[in-house]
Amino acid sequence: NHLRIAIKEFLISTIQQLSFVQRFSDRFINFFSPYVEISFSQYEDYQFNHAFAAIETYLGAKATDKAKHLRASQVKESKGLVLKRDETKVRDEYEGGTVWWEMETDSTGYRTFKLTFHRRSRDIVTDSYIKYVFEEGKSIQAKSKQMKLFTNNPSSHWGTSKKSFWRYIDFEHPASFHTLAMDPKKKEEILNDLAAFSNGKEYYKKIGKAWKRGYLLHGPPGTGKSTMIAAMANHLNYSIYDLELTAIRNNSELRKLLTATSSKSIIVIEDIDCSLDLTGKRKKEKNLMTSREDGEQGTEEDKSFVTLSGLLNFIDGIWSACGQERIIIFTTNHFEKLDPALIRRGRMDMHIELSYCSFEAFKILAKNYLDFDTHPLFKKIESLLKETKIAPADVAENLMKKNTEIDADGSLKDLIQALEGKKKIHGAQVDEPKDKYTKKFYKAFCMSSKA
Ligand SMILES: Nc1ncnc2c1ncn2[C@@H]1O[C@H](COP(=O)(O)OP(=O)(O)OP(=O)(O)O)[C@@H](O)[C@H]1O
Ligand SMILES: [Mg+2]
Repeated sequence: NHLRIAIKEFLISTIQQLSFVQRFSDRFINFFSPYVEISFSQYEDYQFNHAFAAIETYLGAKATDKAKHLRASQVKESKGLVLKRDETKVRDEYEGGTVWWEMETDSTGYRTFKLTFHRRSRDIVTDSYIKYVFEEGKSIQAKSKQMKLFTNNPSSHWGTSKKSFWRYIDFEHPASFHTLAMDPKKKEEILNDLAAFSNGKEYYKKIGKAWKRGYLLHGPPGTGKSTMIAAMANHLNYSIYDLELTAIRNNSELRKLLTATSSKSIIVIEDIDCSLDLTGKRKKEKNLMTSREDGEQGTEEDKSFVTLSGLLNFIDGIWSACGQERIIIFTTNHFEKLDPALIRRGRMDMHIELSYCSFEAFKILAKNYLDFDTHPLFKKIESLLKETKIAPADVAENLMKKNTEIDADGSLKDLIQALEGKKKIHGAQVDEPKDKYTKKFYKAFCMSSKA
């Protein structure tokens, strides 16, 4: 027995020594290895790492003519085929030095780029090569114009199986200012405002203000608020962050989400009146829903929610620290119910009212849907529109073709009938606001059919 124990101990100590030698030699080799390695992972503290995306674009686009393995894809159906190099190891040269990029995928599917280079190139790589790669990647991204639509994950999911703050799909929406039905003068004003903002880098620097702009879109359902946001994103080529306030629990989570947005983006909070009540606290029933989403009982602390002042403080202050070029848009169906603090000028730079369909707006819709500049029935429609409140969405529905053939006369007659019906029943009828969850469902449906 003693012998057996002695042998066992001897074996264990030998194994320990061997592994020590192994570890030591690894360190020894690493210490003397002339190569340096830097990793860039896809997610960093649950935030999408924009550096990763820039590197991916840069490497994907680099010298496809020399690569032997190519991957073909068509990101947008409207665009041509894109060829990318499909190699996990890429060699690159910069100012006489050579570097190697390698992509690794871990068991959960998350990827990391490893950059290896010789010690003597260290200064060149860290001082200028990496910056060069980021900038190249970003400029290629800007040219390829792939916009994204981000939605926040519920905060209770953050960190579980590497879920990040935001998930995204490619944003492809046909809306444009050209097809948006509204008063042409107002449209012009908005376009000028956007142009002044997006070219205003020097100006904002000069006056010492954060480079951001806030718009409050208000009006009844179906008047084009969401459509206008899509049109703005298309016009400026910005990505959209659709912030769902009911999925977050407090101001610090809000801050995390907002600081994780990238520049050149539009941050949207839809139906601000549904997310925050007049005192700035979240509506009770909504709060119960969120705190129980993860099966837990909401604690008292959870009930501190997102407050109006948290939201406004962020817009006012912290913003300046986290970067550049952001637009924030609030939408509401009930302008009159909003807290005056929220809508004070300076907080929201511009209030845009989208209202019921005017004749001017109708003409734009008629042009879009029927390709008509004028028609004998326009006179009658003009007078009916003056007496009836109808949302552009309802007008559009009547003008949409019902068969494969466009039947312009039939569509216009349908519209007249709808207008007369509204007039007869309610005089000037006002649509009931749609329920928020129906809206969200509709949105999710549109997104999934597009994705
Ligand atoms: N001003 C408009 N110009 C062109 N199309 C419009 C306009 N307003 C509404 N539409 C059409 O109606 C549909 C619904 O409009 P949209 O979702 O933009 O309304 P909304 O103002 O955001 O409504 P809600 O308050 O319910 O969110 C759009 O898909 C679009 O086709
Ligand atoms: Mg909307």
